[in-house]
Formats: sequence, structure tokens, C-alpha cells
Amino acid sequence: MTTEAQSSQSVKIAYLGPQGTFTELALRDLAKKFELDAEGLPCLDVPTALKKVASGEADRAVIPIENSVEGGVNASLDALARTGNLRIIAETVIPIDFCLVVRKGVKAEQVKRVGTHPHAWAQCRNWVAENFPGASHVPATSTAAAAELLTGDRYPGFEAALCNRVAAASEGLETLASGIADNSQAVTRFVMVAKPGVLPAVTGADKTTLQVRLPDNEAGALLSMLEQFSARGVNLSRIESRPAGGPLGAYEFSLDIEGHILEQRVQAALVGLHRTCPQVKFLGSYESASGHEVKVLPGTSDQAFEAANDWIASLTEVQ
Ligand SMILES: O=C(O)C(=O)C[C@]1(C(=O)O)C=C[C@@H](O)C=C1
Repeated sequence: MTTEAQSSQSVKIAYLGPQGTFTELALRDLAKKFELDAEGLPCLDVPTALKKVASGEADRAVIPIENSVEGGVNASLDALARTGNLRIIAETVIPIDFCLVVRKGVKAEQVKRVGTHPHAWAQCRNWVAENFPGASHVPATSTAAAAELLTGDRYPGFEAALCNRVAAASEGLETLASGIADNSQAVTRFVMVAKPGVLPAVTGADKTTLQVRLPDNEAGALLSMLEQFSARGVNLSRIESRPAGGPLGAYEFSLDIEGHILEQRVQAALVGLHRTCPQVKFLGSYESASGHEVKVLPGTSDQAFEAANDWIASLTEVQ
């Protein structure tokens, strides 16, 4: 058998570009971890990166999914749930801090507008308010896209950009400040996505991502969804409500649970969801970046489920 690492063919990985985004840093990190000969395909946005995988133009995509300051990256969560038939196969968590860059020669007092990705702005707005009072945000498709616009000939509508150190090192730019972060602990979680194939192996430190639609207008529907997990000792590490895309008031829940779909307690919870919820999307089981072993509560191990199934079989056996 030839693994991807041994094969001479490179793996095409679509990502939020251009070169020099935090997403590209995450891609390089994942490629190193899985020893992939990665060929990055920079995309304008996350839905485009995912579509490239769905259409077969790319083998994988790397997308930001959750930020410790701003919460879930809605554009990614929605695109992942709607693109259809894609699975998360790995994740990584990257510490985030920013540089404020300008065109060479531009002085700090000339900075009135700051271009960057909305998530980046959310992580630096207090710093900007303190150091550049009155400066406003101009949204860009990514941090590196904002930096790149500053290197062009035309005025991009802002004098400074917030980006990472890689993009800040681009020719023609000058760094006015670095190590910028309203929260010095800020991290962003990125996932690698592929078409369904072989499931990543069970490691004991796994996560499963789901998108669940609740029955409309049913009292206690959220509680009964959560009970499917609690009854099997399955812990949730993230839960977010997202509009279902139809009329006002219809919501889906995007969640990460601890455990792997090949584990019996996770399967039992999914069976319960499937019986009681109009739609359950399985978006992948994969090793968590923390590598922390999942705590399996007494009575919820695979052995406990097998023993219980054997017991039922013994009760129903024809003598
Ligand atoms: O703009 C980038 O560089 C990105 O990779 C996107 C993104 C995000 O979507 O959160 C990634 C990490 C940072 O939190 C800021 C922006």
C-alpha cells in the first residue's frame, strides 16, 4: 500500500488565500504533521475552497472554524454544512497575533482606516481604539488580502492593514507594530476537509462534528437532543445555533462532541438523534489537536455496550 506521504504525487489543498493568511500557516502545519507534499490552491473565500474539494479540483481544503475570541467562524460552519458530502479529517489550533503594516513611508498619524478580515478586526479593535483613536475598519477577504492590496499601485481605501508576520514581510510594506492582540491567549482552530473516504483511526482523543436540525416548534426539542448525548456519557466541546436558511425561527445546531463515530456510545447517540431529529449531518470524526484523552464514563465504553448487547441477545435467543 502506498500512503500519501510516500507517493510522489502532491496533494492539492484549497485554502483561504492569498498566500500569507493564517489559514495558509494552518495548512503548512497540517501538511507537516501528516507528511503531505502539499500544493496550496489559494481561494477568495471559504465556500470556494470547499467547492473545489466537492468538484474534485482539490483533494482537501483547510478552513478556519472557531476562534477563541470571536467564537465560531459562521461562514465556514454554514459552508461546510451546506456544501454537502464533505468530512473533516483533521484539525489544528494556531496562536494568533497581528502586525499593523503600512506602505513604506506612510506615518502612523496618516492611518485613518485599517483593512483586514472581520475576525482579525474583532481580535484587535480595542488595541486600534487605544493606539489609533477614531480609525475605522475596512473589511477585506483575508488578512493577507488586505496586506496585498497595500502593495498595489492603487489606493485600496485604507492606509494600514492587520495581518500576520509572514504577510507583513512582503516587499513594499513597513511594520508599525507587531504582537497585537486584545487577548494574548487568542487561538484559531482550523480543520482539514476531504470527500468521504476512509475514516481517520480511533485514537481515544477524538472529536466528531455534527449539524443537527431540531423539529420545528416543539417544546423541549433542544433538551431532548442534548439528552441523547448525556444518556451515553458523550461530552460536547462546542455548540452553536445557526439559522437553518429558511423562515425566521428555524435553527440548526452545529456541535462538536468528544468521541469517534466508530465508538459505540457515539453511535448510540447518533442513532437517537436520527430517530428524533429531522436532519443530522455527520461532518467527520478526527483526532483533536489537544490530543487529550476523552474521559469515558463508567458504563459507556465499547465493552459495556457489547456486554449489554450480548445480554439482550441471550434473553431473546430461542432455546
Ligand atoms: O484572514 C486570514 O488570514 C485567515 O486565515 C482568516 C482568519 C479567520 O477567519 O478567523 C483566521 C485566523 C484569524 O483569526 C483571522 C482571520
